[in-house]
Amino acid sequence: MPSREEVRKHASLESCWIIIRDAAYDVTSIIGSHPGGPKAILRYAGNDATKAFESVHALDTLTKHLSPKQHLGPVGNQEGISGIKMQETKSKRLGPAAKAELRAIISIRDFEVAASRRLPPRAFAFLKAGADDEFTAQWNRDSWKAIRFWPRVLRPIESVDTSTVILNNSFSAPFFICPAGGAKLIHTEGEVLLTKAAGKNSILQWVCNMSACSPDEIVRVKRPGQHVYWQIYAANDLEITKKEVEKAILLGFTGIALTVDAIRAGKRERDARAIILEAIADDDADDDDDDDDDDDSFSTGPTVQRPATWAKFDWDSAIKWLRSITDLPIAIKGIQCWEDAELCMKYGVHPWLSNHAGRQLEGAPSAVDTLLEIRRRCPKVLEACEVIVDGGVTRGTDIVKALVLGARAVGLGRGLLFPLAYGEQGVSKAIRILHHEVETAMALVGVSSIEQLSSLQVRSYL
Ligand code: HEM
Ligand SMILES: Cc1cc2nc3c(=O)[nH]c(=O)nc-3n(C[C@H](O)[C@H](O)[C@H](O)COP(=O)(O)O)c2cc1C
Repeated sequence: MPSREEVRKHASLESCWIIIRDAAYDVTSIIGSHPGGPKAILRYAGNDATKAFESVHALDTLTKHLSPKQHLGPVGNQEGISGIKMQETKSKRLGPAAKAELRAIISIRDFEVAASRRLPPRAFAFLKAGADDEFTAQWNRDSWKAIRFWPRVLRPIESVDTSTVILNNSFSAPFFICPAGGAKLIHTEGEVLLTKAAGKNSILQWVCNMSACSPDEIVRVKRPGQHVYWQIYAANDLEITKKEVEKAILLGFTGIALTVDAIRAGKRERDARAIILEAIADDDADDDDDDDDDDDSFSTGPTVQRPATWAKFDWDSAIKWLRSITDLPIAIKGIQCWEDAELCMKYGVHPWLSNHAGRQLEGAPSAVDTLLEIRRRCPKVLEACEVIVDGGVTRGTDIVKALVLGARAVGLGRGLLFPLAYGEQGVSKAIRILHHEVETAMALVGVSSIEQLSSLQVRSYL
């Protein structure tokens, strides 16, 4: 991540960097061919050109005319993980331009659009990527639209209470922050900012063991009485994961999830393409003596890699192993059919209906699909367990629909990661937006508390 001081050193025809919206760009190669003339750019060499640039150009000019290599990343002082340039850490406060952008954001989808402009292209690609053609990722979003409410009217509703209990602990809302690695691609402070925003708004954060912030750092910033839960992948060396879980419990994490839908990474082409293109751009000295038969770029792994996962678990051994470590509530994350939800019930754990944001198996069912199947085939699960869902949630109405269908809690991955491009303030605003939308939806369907949602019906077009 270049500092402003470093950018200032590149102020000549030979090496010309400029800053636009708090990010630096190497524009040396376009000076000579710039349609507005070289002087227009050179006047701002080494400096902030935001105002002059934006008065003439659309923001996508930069993506269209500069290679990923020329996007130098947000101006700051630290290098990010995976070689990707990061958000500035020093300034806790947003600059005036970012503040204005944040003011203009009024929905979760707005945050995605803003993040696509604000983040380095490779970081955005990592977050956004789904498996293969990304139709499962898209289906996750679309399937919420295939559910319609049957609202009740003329019910006196003076205020709406969105608070609920998720795995024994109370929260202000039924939605939560999903476990997700890669928060440091968005902001150098990463997950701790999610913890702060979750604490401030009294919602649940489910932290992952792939998080770039340690559990100690998370616990350090959490508020008194704030509950955070811990998610694991079981590593090939189970002892290591066991120690991790024990440590998390000692630190005060009060719920556990085991993710089971990712024994290997899905084929995330958007992410792989960004990695490959960056490597090609960096590889100026390619002498082309590689044997094309050896080119296996199609199997490029994701930007954030994780160690190999223990793939030998079956239901008995997995639950026995977990129960040998803890009595805390356990969720099994990545349940994708009613039969496995029924097994969760049998084993006394909670089914977390998720297809990992459509990043694993293309063609996997959405949480809505699985929830509907559970209602048809094994509705007892909804009484015996707390059913958790996630995938494609961007609206308060999605959350309320999930609850009417019988879910207890609804997770958001990208929906609360993209706002991190605006730091803790961004995440807090996203949570407030969702809160407002949930409250509005509840009033409009005719309920004033979460418990009353179970008395409602919805119509499914799936
Ligand atoms: C340092 C800030 C910059 C200033 C002040 C500036 C100014 C200008 C001006 C005055 C024009 C002519 C507009 C017209 O004919 O109506 C222009 C055109 C253009 N500039 Fe820049 N420019 C800047 C940076 C850049 C950068 C960094 C790029 C590419 C990455 C770029 C790409 C273009 C292109 C493609 C056009 C043609 C018109 C268009 O497609 O927008 N400019 N610029
Ligand atoms: C960038 C990213 C990283 C993720 N990392 C993890 C992870 O480490 N562990 C996990 O169980 N799920 C992970 N997930 C999946 C989320 O927990 C969640 O299931 C999913 O994001 C929900 O879908 P949504 O992003 O459409 O809201 C990740 C998702 C994304 C987008």
